[in-house]
Amino acid sequence: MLAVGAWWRPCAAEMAVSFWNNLLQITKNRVLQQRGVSLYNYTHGFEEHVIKKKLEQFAGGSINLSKDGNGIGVLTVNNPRLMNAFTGTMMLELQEKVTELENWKEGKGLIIRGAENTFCSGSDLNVVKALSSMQDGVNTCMFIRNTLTRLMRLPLISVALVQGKAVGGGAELTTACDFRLMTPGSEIRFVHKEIGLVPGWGGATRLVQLIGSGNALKLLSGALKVDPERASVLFYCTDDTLLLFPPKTRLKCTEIVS
Ligand SMILES: CC[C@@H](C(=O)O)C(=O)SCCNC(=O)CCNC(=O)[C@H](O)C(C)(C)COP(=O)(O)OP(=O)(O)OC[C@H]1O[C@@H](n2cnc3c(N)ncnc32)[C@H](O)[C@@H]1OP(=O)(O)O
Repeated sequence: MLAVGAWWRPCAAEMAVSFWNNLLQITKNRVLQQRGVSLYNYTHGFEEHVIKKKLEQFAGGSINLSKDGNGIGVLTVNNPRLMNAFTGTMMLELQEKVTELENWKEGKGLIIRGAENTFCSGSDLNVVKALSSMQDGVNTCMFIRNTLTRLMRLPLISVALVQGKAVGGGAELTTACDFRLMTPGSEIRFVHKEIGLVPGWGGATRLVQLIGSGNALKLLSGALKVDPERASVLFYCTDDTLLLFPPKTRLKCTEIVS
């Protein structure tokens, strides 16, 4: 019996290894296929071509992407006059840059930052006011959520480098990254309730996944300021220049993405 058992065992082990390898490959293919697929499409009432035409009318700022030979990309939200608020054309440019990153075969890591030492103050409120119809609001949020979902699915390790303020949609943008790195004095704040809005960029869902529903509800319902100290307690972020892993492992930002 033992002999048979022994003979049978290696065969079973080989079959198990082959099964898991196949499953892994299928999953990997599915993830790769998923990468470019968006959350929302016409079946959800999403009119991408309509909202893109409207967003084009709100120009200003830019989304800059630099890629180095080590596979590290730096994406800069650049509209410092308005605390790096997203104009309509910046939302379109973000989608273009995510498509570029999806096709960057040498990419390993991505650092997302704001120009002039502040992160991002969300949507340009002038755009929010102008696109105030329900359909325009829904279309704009679906557009951004599609882009941020694709950003999250990039096969890159992403770090939100938070200097200064990340508020509103800017706070939501940090939740679409694998890690958040905050410099001393910086803050992340979901200010939406103060202007009668709900997080439109998908940040509430991601926040619950990051820090749990209780903590997420506190931050959202209280529009609480998250500084590096509070963030590291919430396991949502790290302090100044280091990413804190479970005890004993400490790496610098560039090390983590390279
Ligand atoms: C669904 C929409 C939602 C989302 O996308 O989920 C949003 O994001 S809506 C936008 C939410 N964001 C805000 O409400 C932030 C508004 N801004 C601020 O609270 C403050 O500017 C700040 C980010 C805390 C910085 O304050 P401070 O350092 O004092 O700078 P100022 O307030 O003087 O700002 C300088 C300049 O920039 C303009 N500004 C800043 N943020 C925006 C913005 N989001 N939209 C448009 N303009 C913005 C601000 O008005 C100042 O302009 P001037 O007065 O002309 O100098």
